[in-house]
Amino acid sequence: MASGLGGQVLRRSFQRSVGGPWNYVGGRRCDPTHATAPFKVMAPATGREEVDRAVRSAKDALPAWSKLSGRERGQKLMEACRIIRENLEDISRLEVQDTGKPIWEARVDIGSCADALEYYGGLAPAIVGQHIPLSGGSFAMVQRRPLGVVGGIGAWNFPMQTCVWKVAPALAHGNTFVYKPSQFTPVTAVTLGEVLTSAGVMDGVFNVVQGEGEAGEHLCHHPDVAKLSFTGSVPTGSKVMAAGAGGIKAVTLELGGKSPLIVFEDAQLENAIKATLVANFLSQGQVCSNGTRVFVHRSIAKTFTERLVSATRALKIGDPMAEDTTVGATIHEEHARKVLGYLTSAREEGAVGDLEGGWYLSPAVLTNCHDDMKVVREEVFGSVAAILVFDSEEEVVRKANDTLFGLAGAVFTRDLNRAHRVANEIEAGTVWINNYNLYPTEVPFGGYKHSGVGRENGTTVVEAFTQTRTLYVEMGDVDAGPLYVE
Ligand SMILES: NC(=O)C1=CN([C@@H]2O[C@H](COP(=O)(O)OP(=O)(O)OC[C@H]3O[C@@H](n4cnc5c(N)ncnc54)[C@H](O)[C@@H]3O)[C@@H](O)[C@H]2O)C=CC1
Repeated sequence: MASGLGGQVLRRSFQRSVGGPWNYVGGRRCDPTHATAPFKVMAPATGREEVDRAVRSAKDALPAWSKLSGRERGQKLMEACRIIRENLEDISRLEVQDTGKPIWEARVDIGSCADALEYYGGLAPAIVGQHIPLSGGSFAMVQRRPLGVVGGIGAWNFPMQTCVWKVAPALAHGNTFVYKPSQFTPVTAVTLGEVLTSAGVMDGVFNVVQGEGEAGEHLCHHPDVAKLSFTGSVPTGSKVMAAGAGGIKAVTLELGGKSPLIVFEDAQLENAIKATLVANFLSQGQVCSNGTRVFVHRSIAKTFTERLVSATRALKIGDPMAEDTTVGATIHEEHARKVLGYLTSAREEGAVGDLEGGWYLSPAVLTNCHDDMKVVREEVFGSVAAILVFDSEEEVVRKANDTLFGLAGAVFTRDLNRAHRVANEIEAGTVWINNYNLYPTEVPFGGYKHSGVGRENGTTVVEAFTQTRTLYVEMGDVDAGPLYVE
């Protein structure tokens, strides 16, 4: 019987619309019920009514979805993975239109969405409970149950990846979902809806509501939403957490960073240079885990900087759809101005370096930096690498940790002992040794300190999207002690 479900899944074909509408509720694209003023990009602003409709849809779908076996849910997620791989080029192009990132990067991002669906599809049947033997033959069964309707809110830099990293594990564990993408990147979450529907995921299990902060706020405060999973800035994350506290909801936060990348004098220099490019200039520098504080040992600082600047000059900035473009466009004008503002303040504070060109900002390498500069302390979220020179291991560890953030970090050295010693001292959720910005689905990702609460990816997420229910089974008689006298 169950294998018939797989056949049904495979007979469906992937239906993707080009263009709106941009909400996705009950298994189809739909217009808002209450159109208000259009917001900045392209989708209609939606508010309380849209959130209510989507949450209702997710709530209605919950009993049937959560009653499927893990294997049945997993089959559908695997099918969604197959559809994404088959349509990788088309979906990647949508992501480029939405974000301005170069096509080669979008292909990597969308490939990682398929990986996450495959991983959690495979994991779903393995999520099982416990049997605990107790005194006198009694026993307890600990079931792992879904939380209910999950509310997800995303940022604009990795629109589909951010969404899938939340949705794949949530659905695998029997939850249903309402997702609000960033207002700047409304497109590919809806495409994911179409992928999931084509893969046989029941109508209403995954819904998308467009809108700005107000829509996100309604979602966070909705009484039928059991869990909030947020990716974005620290100030908004704090509001989401407060909303979760008000409604006694579980909360996962993936927030910003100002991560250290440490290059010791014995590092393999070419790898350190390549990693510094990856750690600073992917997605126009708009990556939460970027290693924007590049600490370089004084003895190699001059050579390292010359080679980094030369590699940076070789980057090709331009049309994100062009195959030979390595750096695309900043997300929007206001953000480009913000990044330029950091450059101005850095120069005023003594840094040397530049960046130019409208929304197409050329990556910048700043030298002569010190720890108190605004550009060194705050998250720029643009292609700006600050080189900081250090002399000793003790000094660099202290400076690396001198930040409220704790998302990531890296150590470049050939000395195995030093690599582990320093990595163990870095206060961050991920520390790479001799590489940067790798996020395999199997590995937990998330931040220390102000960079977040909880983790995404890996098996740790099982805890984040389930709750336990204990069934105690009494095999003997009730012992009421002195309360009951025969
Ligand atoms: N740790 C991680 O995994 C990642 C973190 N980020 C962080 O995201 C930030 C950039 O993204 P932005 O979109 O500018 O962040 P943001 O915080 O301005 O917005 C994020 C999302 O929250 C929504 N929102 C705004 N106000 C809200 C409210 N009161 N209640 C609920 N939702 C609300 C927005 O509409 C958007 O969808 C950076 O700080 C970056 O480091 C980005 C990607 C990954």
